[in-house]
Amino acid sequence: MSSQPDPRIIVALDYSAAAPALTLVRRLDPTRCRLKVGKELFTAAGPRLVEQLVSAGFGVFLDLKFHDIPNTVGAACRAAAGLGVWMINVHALGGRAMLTAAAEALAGLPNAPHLVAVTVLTSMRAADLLEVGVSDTPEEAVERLTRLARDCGLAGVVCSAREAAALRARHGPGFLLVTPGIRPAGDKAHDQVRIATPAEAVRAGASHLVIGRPITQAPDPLAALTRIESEIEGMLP
Ligand SMILES: O=C(O)c1cc(=O)[nH]c(=O)n1[C@@H]1O[C@H](COP(=O)(O)O)[C@@H](O)[C@H]1O
Repeated sequence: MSSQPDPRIIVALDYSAAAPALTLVRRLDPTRCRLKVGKELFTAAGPRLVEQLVSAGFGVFLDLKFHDIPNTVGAACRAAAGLGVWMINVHALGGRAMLTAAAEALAGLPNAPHLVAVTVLTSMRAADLLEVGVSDTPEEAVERLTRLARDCGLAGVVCSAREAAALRARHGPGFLLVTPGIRPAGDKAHDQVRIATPAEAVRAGASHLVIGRPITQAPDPLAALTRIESEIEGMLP
């Protein structure tokens, strides 16, 4: 296991069809990055594309953010595991019974994917939480949901890099902290709110960096990936 490369960068393939996603993937190397397939590409291209990426040797994060009744989420997690992916996610706000059902659905499966819980979306600020009835700050909500997810046996959480340092200190080295909302200095934030640079995220203890538009919408995606790699080179254990 330890001799396997563990790329920390996860490229979010947020494309509307398989063809443009595969055009980028053909230029990527599984030892360099993992790939994330989310709701848009999965809905457009389906499970066969996911299997194709897995067969090409990539670690695939299937980001479908399940959030439903426990029985439905458990079954969906099992179906996702059947695609051979490296990581899947559910919403921590689904609560204890749902998180436990997700973890139990994967327990004992050979090569089960890592199961992580989305805490507070990186596109949300305190005012957005308040509007949906959460009076905690994003930091407090992330911490509380992380404790719940960990208690239910999940391998880690999706959070912003801004919460990562506190979570790393509290939850120790093996816990997965997957951080989207990554923006190299000077890049557009788009719809992301709680953002950080690649170096800030690694310094804060993120285990994996999810990066989409700064790579996929760059004039030269490979050059953008290389710049990000150089920014964090030497910072990783
Ligand atoms: O679960 C995720 O991956 C996720 C959680 C979150 O809180 N924020 C977030 O941006 N994401 C995903 O991470 C990716 C970020 O993309 P960019 O903003 O283009 O870098 C998107 O595919 C989002 O769906």
